[in-house]
Amino acid sequence: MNSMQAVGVAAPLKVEIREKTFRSTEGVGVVALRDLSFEVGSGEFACLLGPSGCGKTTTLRILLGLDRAYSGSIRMPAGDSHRIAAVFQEPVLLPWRTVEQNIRLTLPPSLKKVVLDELFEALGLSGLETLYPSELSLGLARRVALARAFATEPSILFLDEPFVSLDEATAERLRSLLVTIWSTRPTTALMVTHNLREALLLADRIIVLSPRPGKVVGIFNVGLPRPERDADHLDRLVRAFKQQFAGVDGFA
Ligand SMILES: Nc1ncnc2c1ncn2[C@@H]1O[C@H](COP(=O)(O)OP(=O)(O)OP(=O)(O)O)[C@@H](O)[C@H]1O
Repeated sequence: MNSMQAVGVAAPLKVEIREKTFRSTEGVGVVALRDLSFEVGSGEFACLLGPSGCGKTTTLRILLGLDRAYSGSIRMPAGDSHRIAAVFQEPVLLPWRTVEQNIRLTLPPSLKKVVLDELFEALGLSGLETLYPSELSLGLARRVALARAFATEPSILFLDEPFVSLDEATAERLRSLLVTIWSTRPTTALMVTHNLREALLLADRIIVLSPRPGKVVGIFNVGLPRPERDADHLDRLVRAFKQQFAGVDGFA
């Protein structure tokens, strides 16, 4: 039994998953999540951090309504738009549409005529609007996927490791573009990652999960304005994080 409902503008995203079990064809059960419960405040950027296989993607799939076979309840923040946007590891662009067409296709009727110049500019996509996905590097395709998500002005944005498989310099550039774009268009955001420095750079709060079955083992409040999160401060935050989670499986 599960339920999903939208609530008022300032309400947080509220997740209470009692259990999510996968069953093999032979009927063997794998409990992916048990008693997973957390909130993401309105306008907050939170990261779900946990070891490989702890159920991060499963949680996002449940939140996106792609998996309804769980017990528990989810309350979505309604926001102004009631819209949910997602950015996945794979940018998932239509190959026969240009960059701009890929972005415009997902816009709701009220935004169909919106001028996207500022968004393109902020994400370094100006001049690339007429290119096709096959002409883009993976890093550029990821920028298009980010642009598409922000263009819809969502009330909540889910991101599933959007910077994996990029070289570190490109990933750094994209993280900083995400900070810039999110700062000008703040929206409630939940990002899945297993990269601690990435979480410390981007998030207001890090929700730390145990190994499978995933449940919350603690919350880390980053508590430092994003512009101050340079390499030295990040080193300090990493130490503080490791101190808080010393002894927790997967975070030694
Ligand atoms: N369709 C499925 N059938 C059976 N087991 C599954 C299925 N999908 C996921 N699992 C199992 O559920 C657990 C959680 O998987 P999930 O992909 O959510 O983890 P994750 O934290 O996102 O991992 P990673 O960081 O490696 O991407 C894993 O043990 C995985 O093997």
